[in-house]
Amino acid sequence: MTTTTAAIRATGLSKVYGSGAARVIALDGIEVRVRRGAFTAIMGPSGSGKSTLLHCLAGLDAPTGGTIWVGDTKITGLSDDELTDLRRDRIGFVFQAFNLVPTLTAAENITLPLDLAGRRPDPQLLDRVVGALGLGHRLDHRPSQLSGGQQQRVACARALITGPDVVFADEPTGALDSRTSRELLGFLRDSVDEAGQTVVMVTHDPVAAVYADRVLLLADGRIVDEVQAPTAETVLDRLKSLERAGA
Ligand SMILES: Nc1ncnc2c1ncn2[C@@H]1O[C@H](COP(=O)(O)OP(=O)(O)OP(=O)(O)O)[C@@H](O)[C@H]1O
Repeated sequence: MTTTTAAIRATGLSKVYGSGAARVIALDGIEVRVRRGAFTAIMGPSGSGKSTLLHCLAGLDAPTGGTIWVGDTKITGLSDDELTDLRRDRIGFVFQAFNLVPTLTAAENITLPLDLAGRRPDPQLLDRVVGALGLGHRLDHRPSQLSGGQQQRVACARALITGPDVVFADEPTGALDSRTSRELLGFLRDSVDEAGQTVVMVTHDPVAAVYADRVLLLADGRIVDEVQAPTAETVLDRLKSLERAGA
């Protein structure tokens, strides 16, 4: 794969739920390119299609129309088994709910994706991720013995441990207090700056979006605006004008 290939590319992307009176056009002709080694945030009013877009780009949900590439791989049209392999081998996920396995220790949760794939952890990557997240002294704890922030750090470590092409995060700080949120976002930012990780994050929070290089703004299933090198003020202004336009 060449470095000029986008990490993610989608064209003519649409997603329609339901039919008849219940028909909802969640995505309506999305064109998007996500640069490798960049941190991209997706924002927009409630119901604008943020989660649907994230789930389609990550191969978790099938679009109704359009084409998506992850690197050089066209993922639209892959079989369910091929998509499962792609998600396991090349994608990392962080959700608002931490989705840890309660019976496993933090260490076992972190290496779970590798265990499932029959792969061994890269010791250097494991050390770097665990060290950077400050989890070293918590590795033997089960999720119930960890704070919310610690649980989300374990989820984040689990997403990064496979060295994925892209980490997708859906409201990763939604359940965290502001200090813990800043730590987690700072860690995602460092993974971009220091390890060239590609991160795509849905968030409602303009302060979280500031950690991104670029913010895509969605309204009614379309990308209607974008902000480069965002500040909380510019993002808040654009969001407010979108909400006024939709009101
Ligand atoms: N499984 C589904 N069945 C029917 N409609 C759905 C489904 N999932 C999402 N929708 C609809 O698609 C549209 C986009 O939803 P989506 O969850 O992507 O928006 P969002 O921008 O992430 O919203 P929020 O910020 O409130 O989480 C909404 O109108 C929603 O009601």
